[in-house]
Amino acid sequence: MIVHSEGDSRKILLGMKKRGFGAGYYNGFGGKVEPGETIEQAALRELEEEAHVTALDMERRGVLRFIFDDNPQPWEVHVFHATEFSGEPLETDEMAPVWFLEADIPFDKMWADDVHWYPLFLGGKCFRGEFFFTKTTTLVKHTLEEVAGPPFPWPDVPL
Ligand SMILES: COc1nc(N)nc2c1ncn2[C@H]1C[C@H](O)[C@@H](COP(=O)(O)OP(=O)(O)OP(=O)(O)O)O1
Repeated sequence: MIVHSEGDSRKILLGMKKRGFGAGYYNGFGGKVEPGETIEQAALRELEEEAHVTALDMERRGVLRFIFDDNPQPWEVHVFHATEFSGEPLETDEMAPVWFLEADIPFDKMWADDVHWYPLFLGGKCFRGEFFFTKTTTLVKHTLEEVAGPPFPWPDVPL
Protein backbone atom coordinates (compact mmCIF):
# COMPACT_ATOMS: atom_id res chain seq x y z
CA MET A 1 0.00 0.00 0.00
CA ILE A 2 1.36 3.40 -0.95
CA VAL A 3 -0.14 6.31 0.97
CA HIS A 4 -0.09 9.57 -0.95
CA SER A 5 -0.61 13.07 0.34
CA GLU A 6 -1.88 15.08 -2.60
CA GLY A 7 -2.03 18.53 -0.98
CA ASP A 8 0.26 21.44 -1.83
CA SER A 9 3.34 19.25 -1.66
CA ARG A 10 2.75 15.80 -3.14
CA LYS A 11 4.44 13.30 -0.86
CA ILE A 12 4.34 9.53 -0.51
CA LEU A 13 4.78 7.48 2.62
CA LEU A 14 7.35 4.70 2.35
CA GLY A 15 8.77 2.45 5.02
CA MET A 16 12.36 1.35 5.47
CA LYS A 17 12.16 -2.39 6.11
CA LYS A 18 14.11 -3.13 9.27
CA ARG A 19 14.23 -6.92 9.11
CA GLY A 20 13.55 -9.97 6.92
CA PHE A 21 13.21 -10.08 3.15
CA GLY A 22 14.20 -6.73 1.61
CA ALA A 23 15.70 -5.33 4.84
CA GLY A 24 17.26 -1.92 4.23
CA TYR A 25 15.01 -1.12 1.27
CA TYR A 26 12.27 1.52 1.25
CA ASN A 27 8.96 0.08 0.13
CA GLY A 28 5.23 0.49 0.31
CA PHE A 29 3.65 -1.29 3.28
CA GLY A 30 2.57 -4.86 2.70
CA GLY A 31 3.06 -8.55 3.22
CA LYS A 32 1.54 -11.94 2.68
CA VAL A 33 -2.19 -12.69 2.61
CA GLU A 34 -3.22 -14.77 5.62
CA PRO A 35 -5.71 -17.68 5.45
CA GLY A 36 -9.30 -16.39 5.22
CA GLU A 37 -8.27 -12.89 4.16
CA THR A 38 -8.85 -11.10 0.88
CA ILE A 39 -5.95 -9.33 -0.79
CA GLU A 40 -7.54 -5.99 0.15
CA GLN A 41 -7.92 -7.01 3.81
CA ALA A 42 -4.29 -8.09 3.90
CA ALA A 43 -3.15 -4.75 2.44
CA LEU A 44 -5.12 -2.82 5.08
CA ARG A 45 -3.91 -5.05 7.92
CA GLU A 46 -0.26 -4.78 6.89
CA LEU A 47 -0.47 -0.97 6.70
CA GLU A 48 -1.94 -0.87 10.20
CA GLU A 49 0.60 -3.35 11.60
CA GLU A 50 3.63 -1.78 9.95
CA ALA A 51 2.84 1.96 10.14
CA HIS A 52 -0.17 2.34 12.50
CA VAL A 53 -2.08 4.04 9.67
CA THR A 54 -5.58 3.16 8.40
CA ALA A 55 -6.30 3.69 4.70
CA LEU A 56 -9.78 5.10 4.04
CA ASP A 57 -9.94 5.10 0.24
CA MET A 58 -7.70 2.36 -1.11
CA GLU A 59 -7.69 1.59 -4.81
CA ARG A 60 -5.83 -1.14 -6.72
CA ARG A 61 -3.44 0.42 -9.21
CA GLY A 62 -1.05 -2.32 -10.23
CA VAL A 63 -0.45 -6.05 -10.32
CA LEU A 64 3.14 -7.24 -10.54
CA ARG A 65 4.82 -10.64 -10.70
CA PHE A 66 8.33 -11.08 -9.36
CA ILE A 67 10.25 -14.14 -10.58
CA PHE A 68 13.49 -15.11 -8.84
CA ASP A 69 16.04 -17.58 -10.22
CA ASP A 70 16.88 -18.58 -6.64
CA ASN A 71 13.28 -19.13 -5.50
CA PRO A 72 10.86 -21.49 -7.29
CA GLN A 73 7.82 -19.53 -6.07
CA PRO A 74 7.02 -16.32 -8.00
CA TRP A 75 5.46 -13.47 -6.02
CA GLU A 76 2.25 -11.77 -7.10
CA VAL A 77 2.18 -8.27 -5.60
CA HIS A 78 -0.83 -5.95 -5.76
CA VAL A 79 -0.10 -2.23 -5.53
CA PHE A 80 -2.77 -0.18 -3.75
CA HIS A 81 -3.01 3.59 -3.52
CA ALA A 82 -4.58 5.56 -0.66
CA THR A 83 -4.97 9.33 -0.42
CA GLU A 84 -7.23 9.42 2.65
CA PHE A 85 -6.03 7.90 5.89
CA SER A 86 -6.29 8.18 9.64
CA GLY A 87 -3.52 7.89 12.20
CA GLU A 88 -0.01 9.26 12.45
CA PRO A 89 2.73 7.12 10.89
CA LEU A 90 4.69 5.44 13.66
CA GLU A 91 7.88 3.40 13.54
CA THR A 92 7.32 -0.28 14.30
CA ASP A 93 9.63 -3.28 14.82
CA GLU A 94 9.34 -3.94 11.10
CA MET A 95 9.25 -0.59 9.31
CA ALA A 96 10.45 3.00 9.76
CA PRO A 97 7.98 5.26 7.88
CA VAL A 98 9.25 8.34 6.04
CA TRP A 99 7.40 10.89 3.86
CA PHE A 100 9.17 11.63 0.55
CA LEU A 101 8.46 14.38 -1.94
CA GLU A 102 7.70 12.72 -5.28
CA ALA A 103 10.89 14.26 -6.69
CA ASP A 104 12.97 12.74 -3.90
CA ILE A 105 11.85 9.11 -3.96
CA PRO A 106 15.03 7.13 -3.07
CA PHE A 107 15.09 4.66 -5.96
CA ASP A 108 18.73 3.77 -5.19
CA LYS A 109 17.49 2.34 -1.86
CA MET A 110 14.46 0.51 -3.28
CA TRP A 111 13.78 -2.73 -5.15
CA ALA A 112 15.09 -2.45 -8.73
CA ASP A 113 11.61 -2.81 -10.27
CA ASP A 114 10.27 0.33 -8.60
CA VAL A 115 12.02 2.87 -10.82
CA HIS A 116 10.16 1.36 -13.80
CA TRP A 117 6.56 1.37 -12.55
CA TYR A 118 6.50 4.36 -10.16
CA PRO A 119 6.23 6.85 -13.06
CA LEU A 120 2.95 5.15 -14.09
CA PHE A 121 1.80 5.04 -10.47
CA LEU A 122 2.63 8.71 -9.86
CA GLY A 123 0.97 9.60 -13.16
CA GLY A 124 -2.30 8.15 -11.92
CA LYS A 125 -2.20 5.12 -14.23
CA CYS A 126 -2.92 1.43 -13.74
CA PHE A 127 -0.32 -1.11 -14.80
CA ARG A 128 0.81 -4.72 -14.77
CA GLY A 129 4.22 -6.20 -15.23
CA GLU A 130 6.63 -9.05 -14.74
CA PHE A 131 10.11 -8.61 -13.28
CA PHE A 132 12.85 -11.27 -13.40
CA PHE A 133 15.53 -11.18 -10.71
CA THR A 134 18.82 -13.05 -10.35
CA LYS A 135 20.67 -13.43 -7.05
CA THR A 136 17.49 -12.16 -5.34
CA THR A 137 17.96 -8.44 -6.02
CA THR A 138 19.44 -7.95 -9.51
CA LEU A 139 16.81 -7.17 -12.13
CA VAL A 140 17.63 -8.86 -15.44
CA LYS A 141 14.55 -8.20 -17.58
CA HIS A 142 10.97 -7.04 -17.30
CA THR A 143 7.73 -6.36 -19.09
CA LEU A 144 5.40 -3.53 -18.10
CA GLU A 145 2.19 -2.23 -19.60
CA GLU A 146 -0.43 0.32 -18.75
CA VAL A 147 -3.98 -1.03 -18.40
CA ALA A 148 -7.36 0.70 -18.28
CA GLY A 149 -8.38 2.49 -15.12
CA PRO A 150 -8.30 3.48 -12.37
CA PRO A 151 -9.81 1.47 -10.94
CA PHE A 152 -7.71 -1.47 -12.08
CA PRO A 153 -10.04 -3.87 -13.93
CA TRP A 154 -9.26 -6.75 -11.57
CA PRO A 155 -9.93 -9.66 -12.01
CA ASP A 156 -11.08 -9.05 -15.60
CA VAL A 157 -7.52 -8.15 -16.53
CA PRO A 158 -5.44 -10.67 -14.58
CA LEU A 159 -1.69 -10.63 -14.49
C1 LIG B 1 11.25 -8.37 -5.68
O1 LIG B 1 10.95 -7.07 -5.73
C2 LIG B 1 10.05 -6.43 -5.00
N1 LIG B 1 9.74 -5.19 -5.42
C3 LIG B 1 8.87 -4.45 -4.76
N2 LIG B 1 8.59 -3.24 -5.23
N3 LIG B 1 8.23 -4.87 -3.64
C4 LIG B 1 8.51 -6.09 -3.23
C5 LIG B 1 9.41 -6.93 -3.84
N4 LIG B 1 9.47 -8.08 -3.14
C6 LIG B 1 8.62 -7.96 -2.11
N5 LIG B 1 8.03 -6.77 -2.17
C7 LIG B 1 7.05 -6.21 -1.28
C8 LIG B 1 5.80 -6.98 -1.11
C9 LIG B 1 5.37 -6.56 0.25
O2 LIG B 1 4.59 -5.39 0.15
C10 LIG B 1 6.64 -6.21 0.95
C11 LIG B 1 7.10 -7.17 1.97
O3 LIG B 1 6.84 -8.49 1.61
P1 LIG B 1 6.99 -9.63 2.69
O4 LIG B 1 5.98 -10.67 2.46
O5 LIG B 1 8.42 -10.07 2.75
O6 LIG B 1 6.59 -8.85 3.94
P2 LIG B 1 6.71 -9.18 5.41
O7 LIG B 1 6.07 -8.02 6.09
O8 LIG B 1 8.09 -9.53 5.80
O9 LIG B 1 5.87 -10.46 5.49
P3 LIG B 1 4.70 -10.86 6.41
O10 LIG B 1 4.29 -9.66 7.21
O11 LIG B 1 3.62 -11.32 5.48
O12 LIG B 1 5.30 -11.95 7.23
O13 LIG B 1 7.64 -6.12 -0.03
